[in-house]
Amino acid sequence: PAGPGPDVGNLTQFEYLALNSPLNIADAHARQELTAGQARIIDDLPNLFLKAAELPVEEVEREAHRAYFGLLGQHSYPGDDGRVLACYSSSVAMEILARSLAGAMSSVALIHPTFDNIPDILRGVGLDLVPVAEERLGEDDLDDVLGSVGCVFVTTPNNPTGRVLSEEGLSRLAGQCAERDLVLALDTSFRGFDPAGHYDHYRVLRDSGCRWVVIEDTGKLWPTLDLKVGWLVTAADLGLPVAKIYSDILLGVSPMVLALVQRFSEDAADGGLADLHRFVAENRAVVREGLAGVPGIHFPDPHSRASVERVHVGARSALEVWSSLRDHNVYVLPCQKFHWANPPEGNSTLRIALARSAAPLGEATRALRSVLLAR
Ligand SMILES: N=C(N)NC[C@@H](O)CC(=O)C(=O)O
Repeated sequence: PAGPGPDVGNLTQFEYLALNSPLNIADAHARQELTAGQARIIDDLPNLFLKAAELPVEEVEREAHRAYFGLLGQHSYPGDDGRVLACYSSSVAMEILARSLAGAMSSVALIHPTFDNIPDILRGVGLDLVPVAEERLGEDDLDDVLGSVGCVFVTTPNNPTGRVLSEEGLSRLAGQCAERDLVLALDTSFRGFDPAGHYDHYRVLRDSGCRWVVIEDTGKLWPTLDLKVGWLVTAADLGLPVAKIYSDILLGVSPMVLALVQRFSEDAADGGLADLHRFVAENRAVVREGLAGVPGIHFPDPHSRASVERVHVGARSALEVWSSLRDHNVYVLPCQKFHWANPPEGNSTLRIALARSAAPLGEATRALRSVLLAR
């Protein structure tokens, strides 16, 4: 095909096209094989189901978020007073947050670039968006931006760049939001992959005095066939109808899924997370070494620890590379639509998923190398 048809309107639609290929390195969902420890949990699912069925839901829920937030260093999260709402996915949490914001403000400052379902969900409830380059957040005074919005929304670690908002950066940004009574919202879906994101964000947010919301996502870490939880966590004084809108959308998620998240979190705390970090680092090396020496390409995010890797393809068109790869039944993600305020910025980059088993990732990387050398 000359290129993707008009029906590819967003990144997720590119990911739909990849879903049935064994060489799908497009979406950031975890599709690698289970580790031995994880396989033992899956073997134990019948008991997990029975335990989840007999315990009070609030107990299953508390055990799950204690294990997950504890694993990732978030010891000051508000686990004891009902401010941790479990959703079917982080995007459901995002939609609930967006509806809550739309009733209280008309515009949001949003990190740029980032995954396009975030601006799409925010625009979908009628909010106007002001892009803020990721490197400015936590660094600049942002006076040119903060005066015209009611909320600042940050994906950290960011997608697709892997950039992490540091503890000092978060503290500075939260202080700026507190001064102006702005809501600070964080999407921390990639947090699990980067120890730089394991400082206690909730202590920093609490101490800043700002109004805050955090969306946590268990979905990208482990190959659980998208059995996952998106947690929507809010400040005590947020002043938005998040709980009410949550109740419009759902009563709660399956205790079975919560019990699974608890067990995978415990396995991760018992060495599994360190193994996962090594696994992703090895896969990142496979991609970088596999493309070494190809003229004109480079890797824009040398410090990223996220389970994705951006490749800049030089003067080539990422969309044309995507189309050539599709002829090999290999699917990557062209980056234009991450640049939601200026898509041409992403014309020459594509994103590769690293949460894949070695064989398909190696085969897809070799196909990418041959396509790049032919252009
Ligand atoms: N609700 C949506 N659109 N889900 C897709 C999202 O999970 C994929 C993603 O975040 C990534 O590939 O980086």
